[in-house]
Parts: sequence; structure tokens; C-alpha cells
Amino acid sequence: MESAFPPLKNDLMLRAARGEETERAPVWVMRQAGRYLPEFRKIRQSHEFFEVCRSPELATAVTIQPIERYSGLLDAAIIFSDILVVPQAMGMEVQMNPGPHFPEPLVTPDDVKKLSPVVDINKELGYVFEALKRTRKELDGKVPLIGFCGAPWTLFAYMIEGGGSKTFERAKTWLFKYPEESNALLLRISEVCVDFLVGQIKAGAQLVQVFDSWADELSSHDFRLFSFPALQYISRNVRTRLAAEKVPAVPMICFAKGANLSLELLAEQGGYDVLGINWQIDPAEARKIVGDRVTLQGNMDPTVLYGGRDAIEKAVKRMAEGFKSGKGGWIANLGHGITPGVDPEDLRWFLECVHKYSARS
Ligand SMILES: Cc1c2[nH]c(c1CCC(=O)O)Cc1[nH]c(c(CCC(=O)O)c1C)Cc1[nH]c(c(CCC(=O)O)c1C)Cc1[nH]c(c(C)c1CCC(=O)O)C2
Repeated sequence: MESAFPPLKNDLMLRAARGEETERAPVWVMRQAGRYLPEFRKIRQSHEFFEVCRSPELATAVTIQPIERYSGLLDAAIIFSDILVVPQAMGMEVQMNPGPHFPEPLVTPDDVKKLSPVVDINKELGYVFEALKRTRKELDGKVPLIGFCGAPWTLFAYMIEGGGSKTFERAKTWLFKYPEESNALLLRISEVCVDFLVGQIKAGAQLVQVFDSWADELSSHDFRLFSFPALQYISRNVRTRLAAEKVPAVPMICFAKGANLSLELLAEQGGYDVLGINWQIDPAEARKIVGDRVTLQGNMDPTVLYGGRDAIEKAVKRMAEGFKSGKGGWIANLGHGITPGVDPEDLRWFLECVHKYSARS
């Protein structure tokens, strides 16, 4: 599989993901292809969001935009898509106007019957696999390509809430009122995620990330009960499937946003090579908790990018000191996605600061 594509010229990400203390931290940014880029907004003027996702040609073009703009500064590309393509593959309608909206969310466990009984991943999400293949070729080995999916708890929450939420009242009602049915649905989503990630790796993804964006909505007790088992199921089963199909393993990243009280559990039993952290935990503290069992990824508060060059430089310097304070790999990133109002030149400054302050002498 690997040999079908141009050889990789920058393996910093892969080395850091395997736990190596690299000469400087590799850096990429969640949502690096997005609305803060004028070249992205230009494509969106004439194409709907999911149209961009579904067109391998457009998805590739958009994935490459930040790699070209920040040439030599970014160490990975992430395929342009969305976590909500999995609920779509399971038979749900999802609109983006401008935030996600499900016209028919799951209201009671009885509604699970409305989901497709089996999901043919190639038929439903083959367009993502095509986009990965095309992007691998077009990247020409400049940087590795990351594939991704949403974590089952986060997808479950969207499928039940029907969109974003402040209280997660409906999704949590399910957890507490129908724990068995909730676990059954979480498992069903997990199975689709495994198929999807294996397909992405076979298509050319060189790392994969699982986004549990709503992990911090759960108490650590409920995270352990409802989200963690699904995350662990995914890492285990992806690895087993790859081995059975004689496909080389790739590093797996888990970003359980804000689940900082569960870092020990994730490092010990999650089965991921890399754990993403948000800005609510100090890098040095995170490092103390996980030791050198996993690589850490993160974690500057994305809104520091609004604070100007001085603020960005100070924050990067402090972040680098924290991550370098103990043994283990570090992948620099923000603590969550970049937001639409950021000046692209301020992101460039962030990347330059990471190159400077993460260097190990
Ligand atoms: C929760 C979540 C979603 N999608 C995603 C998550 C997990 C990460 C996170 O927590 O931010 C993941 C995602 N969404 C997108 C990517 C592409 C790759 C990348 O550059 O990181 C990735 C990895 C593109 C996108 N996904 C979306 C956009 C903007 C939509 C547009 O183009 O109009 C992009 C570039 C839309 C989207 N998609 C989603 C929301 C809530 C929204 C609307 C709000 C927002 O814009 O942040 C669901």
C-alpha cells in the first residue's frame, strides 16, 4: 500500500507519534483547512459543505491549501471531511446550515430501528477513501496524511441532540434512563468507526485521529462507563483488523477533549499512541500523569491567536517548556480547532514560534 504512493520526505510526525523526542516538535492544527483561509471561503462560495466533502477533487484541493500556504511549516495534512459523515452512512440526514442539523434525530431507543441495519462502508464512504488516495498522490510525500473519525460518544450526542447543545440534556437522558440501549448504540457506532478507520488506512491514511469533542461533558465516572469503552474498542479492533489483513499499523491519536481527569486511564488502557489535550491542563502536569507511555498532542488555547504576536510567542514558549519538561514525544497543535476569525498570518507566526521554541539542543 505504502509503495503505491510517493515516498515520505518528512517523518517528524510519525517519529513523534511513536514516542521519539524529535529535534523539534512536529506541528499541525485542528481545522487547518477551514473558514479562516480566504482560499477555502472562495471554494465554499460555489460549493455546499458536504459537496466539498463528497467530491474527492474538492476535498483534496482544500486539504492541500494550508500545506501550500504554510509551505515547510506544517508537518501533517488532515483529510478534509467531517465527523458527521458516519451518522450519514448509518442512514441519518445531516445538514450544515451553518452548524450541523439533523432533521430527524433519534428520540427514543425505538428510533434506532430507523438506522441502516448494515453499513456498506465502501458504498457509503468510498468518497473519503478516494479523497485520501488522491491527496496522498498530490502531497507527493511532503507531509504525512491524517485520517479521522468522530468518537462514538460525540457522534451519539449529535445523533440524539440533533445538533450542538449547551446541556446535552437529551443525550444524557439516554445514558441515564436507557444505559443498556445507549451502550448498544455506542457499540454499533464503534463498529462503523472501526470499518471506516481501517478503510481510511488502507486508502492511504498514515495516522488516524479519533475526535471525542464532547468528552468533557461527561463526569470522569460516566466517561469511563460510556465513552472510554468505545474508544478502547476502536483502538483494539482497528489494530486486530489491520493485522488480520496484513496491513501495516499506523499511529492512532485520541483527542478526548477536556477529559483531563481520565488521562491516566487513557494512557494505561486506551490503546492509543498519542493523546490530544486541550488548554485546560498544563502540559507539564499532563506529562507527569502519562509519563512516557504515550506521546502528547496540543495544546495552546486557540483564542490566543487573537492576542497578537507577543501573546502568541509567550504562550508557545511556555507550552514548549511544559511539554519538554519530561520524557516522551510531543506533537504541537492547538487545544481545539482554529476558529474562523483568525488572521492566517497570525497562524503562520504560531507555526514559526513552534519551530523555534520546540527545538531540542
Ligand atoms: C465536532 C466536530 C465536527 N466536525 C469535526 C468535529 C471534531 C473536531 C472539533 O471538535 O472541532 C471534525 C472536522 N471538521 C472538519 C474537519 C476537517 C479537517 C481539518 O481541517 O481539521 C474535521 C477534522 C471540517 C469542517 N467542519 C465544519 C466546517 C465549517 C463549515 C463550513 O465550511 O461552512 C469545517 C471546515 C462544520 C462543522 N462540523 C461540525 C461542527 C460543529 C461544524 C460547525 C461549526 C464549525 O464550523 O466549527 C462537527
